[in-house]
Amino acid sequence: MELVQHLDDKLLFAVPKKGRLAERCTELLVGADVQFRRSNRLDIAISTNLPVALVFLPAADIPTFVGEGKCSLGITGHDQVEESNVKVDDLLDLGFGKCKLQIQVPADGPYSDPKQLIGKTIVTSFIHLATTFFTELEGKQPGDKLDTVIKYVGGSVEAAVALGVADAIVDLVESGETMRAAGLKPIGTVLNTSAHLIASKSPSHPDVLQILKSRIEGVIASNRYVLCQYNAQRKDMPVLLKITPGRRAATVAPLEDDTWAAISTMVEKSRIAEVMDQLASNGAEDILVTHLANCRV
Ligand SMILES: Nc1ncnc2c1ncn2[C@@H]1O[C@H](COP(=O)(O)OP(=O)(O)OP(=O)(O)O)[C@@H](O)[C@H]1O
Ligand SMILES: O=P(O)(O)OC[C@H]1O[C@H](OP(=O)(O)OP(=O)(O)O)[C@H](O)[C@@H]1O
Repeated sequence: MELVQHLDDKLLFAVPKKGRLAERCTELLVGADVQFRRSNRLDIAISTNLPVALVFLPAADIPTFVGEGKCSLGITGHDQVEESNVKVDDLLDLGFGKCKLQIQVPADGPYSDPKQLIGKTIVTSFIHLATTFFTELEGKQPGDKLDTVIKYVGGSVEAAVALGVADAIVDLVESGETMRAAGLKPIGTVLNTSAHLIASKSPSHPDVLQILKSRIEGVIASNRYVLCQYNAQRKDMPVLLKITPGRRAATVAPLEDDTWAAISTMVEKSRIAEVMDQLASNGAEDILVTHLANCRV
């Protein structure tokens, strides 16, 4: 097939084809200037500016494709990587798709501790992680027969308790809305997860992989930091530079009035309001904050 022949000289990069991570992945690829056009119904898109082919796959299958070396790079949930139990290089935590894999029981039921579920029936899409969790809880060795029954369902896991199929479920929780709507509450956390960039242990194009990794790292860092600039009297600088030390060091430039200086520094976006308050109350003036489109740090 012509398409497959064209893939030999390209790095295959697996990204979620739908679901919670798909849109953020597309934004990340755009930010990293991986240009591509995805034809309707086709799950492979050839990049028009890099030797890369994007392969759109279910998030749950991506660790297997990367682990077996069929794709050199992939983006999926850390939960999927752990569930697949494959050997891949974990390159970057991408900081989105954050949620928890939790043990959930009826909110008005008798259970308040995961230990009370030993010997009961658990329904989940995460068979491996749930089995590992209950193996430890039962004080058994990997591979031992468990007293707890762990059953697989592929989706709508929350319904299992209401349908009388399960005493508890192990499923993902972000806002908790789905859990509460199903009349459930959490009594334990199996795993904290977010989207990760993963790589095959034997990637086909290591040079292209490095380019993509550092571009994606740049996009992630530019989402995490802002550039904060302000003017200050030199006498106030010792205190102000403690508030904004920068990632390596702040840039300090002289002004015409040599009792003043212009300071420029990177600050974590999540802290910027608090940092601005502190700067203003310690003598900084003309404080400007600029969002970063991209960076290499
Ligand atoms: N509520 C959530 N909040 C944040 N991240 C989530 C949430 N649910 C799932 N994820 C992350 O997204 C990954 C893919 O889950 P998702 O349910 O979107 O996949 P899917 O089953 O392929 O899609 P769909 O649900 O459309 O069939 C999960 O493994 C997890 O890492
Ligand atoms: O805590 P919340 O913010 O409510 O999110 C949790 C829900 O999100 C995921 O499902 P999703 O909606 O992606 O659909 P799914 O049932 O197909 O997995 C997950 O499986 C939960 O059901």
